[in-house]
Amino acid sequence: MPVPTLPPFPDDVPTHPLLVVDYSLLKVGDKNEIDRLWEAATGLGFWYLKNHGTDEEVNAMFDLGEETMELPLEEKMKYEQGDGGSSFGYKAAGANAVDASGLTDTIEFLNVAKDDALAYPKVARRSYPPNVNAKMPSVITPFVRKSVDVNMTILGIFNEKLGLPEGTLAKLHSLEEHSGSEARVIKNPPGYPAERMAIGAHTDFGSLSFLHNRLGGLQVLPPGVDEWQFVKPLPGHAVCNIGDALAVLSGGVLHSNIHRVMPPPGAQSPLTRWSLVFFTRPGNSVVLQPLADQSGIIKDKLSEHPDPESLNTGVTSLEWFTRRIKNQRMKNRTGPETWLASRGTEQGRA
Ligand SMILES: O=C(O)CCC(=O)C(=O)O
Ligand SMILES: [Fe+2]
Repeated sequence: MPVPTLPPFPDDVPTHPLLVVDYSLLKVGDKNEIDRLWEAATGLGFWYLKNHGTDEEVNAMFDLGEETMELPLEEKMKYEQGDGGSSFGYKAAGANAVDASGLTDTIEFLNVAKDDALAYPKVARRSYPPNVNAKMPSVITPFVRKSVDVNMTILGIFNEKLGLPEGTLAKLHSLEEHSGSEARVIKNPPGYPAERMAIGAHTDFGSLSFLHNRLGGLQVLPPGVDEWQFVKPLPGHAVCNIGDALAVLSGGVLHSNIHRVMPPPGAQSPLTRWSLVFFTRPGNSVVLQPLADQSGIIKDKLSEHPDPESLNTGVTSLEWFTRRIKNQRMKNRTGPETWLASRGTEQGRA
């Protein structure tokens, strides 16, 4: 489907520039490009990725997202993620809190487990609406495979830069083990005030996020900065970022930065905002703690950490996600303490 021309992203709002990393150069081992990726990943933890080769798969996923969100709410609710802390399935608008006061989110989304996408036609984790199942082999699985390739390539580079034994991060993100890895398509309808959060401030739960959006709305709060800044969408560029799991495993060498989603700014505000993410997360059994005994770089970083014990989470990847997801749910909310119980590595900044 041809992409219609969108109203421009405004030039009078605070924005944060990201480094642009060329995936085609990473693939051939270009040293400068690898260094640029490393600079971004150990700095803000966000970067643009160009030449990732997934445009077709991304467009097909957006079409499937539209088709799915047009289903009656009653039908979508049959596939709801539930209140137990599982991520897979549908989430209705307003089901999550966006802050400690219990203000609700404005987005609906569908999460498809990478385990289901790769096992299809077998059901690995749960079932999805019939139109989603029908497009699993032609749309979802190809998107998941390409996204996995991109993220595993990046993890391989981090493995080397962190001085870890070969294949360490690949093993912790093995496709063989069930994990929280998933594809998410998100719809944020227009009509809310510009200051109403669509998604509350958070760090991503997993290791790497591969994000595609067309309209503005994503904002970051960089370290040492007090003002939220937009990440301007660039055509053909994905936005990649580090999540908590990788920040913890790397002893803080890699940075998981807080971000949130607001309504699209300026002339883009009357439009529905769609975004699409593939989240790579460690295998369910992986214990989230720094890999200090396998890397001098991680060990050295930990020795500078003001509170290294805080990175020994004492929980598995599955337990980390379950806690974070469950405590965002409005149905589980008892008060501000529930929001606090949903927090990751934000360190009180959100
Ligand atoms: O929609 C976006 O641009 C970002 C979404 C996001 O941060 C998330 O789903 O974790
Ligand atoms: Fe996020």
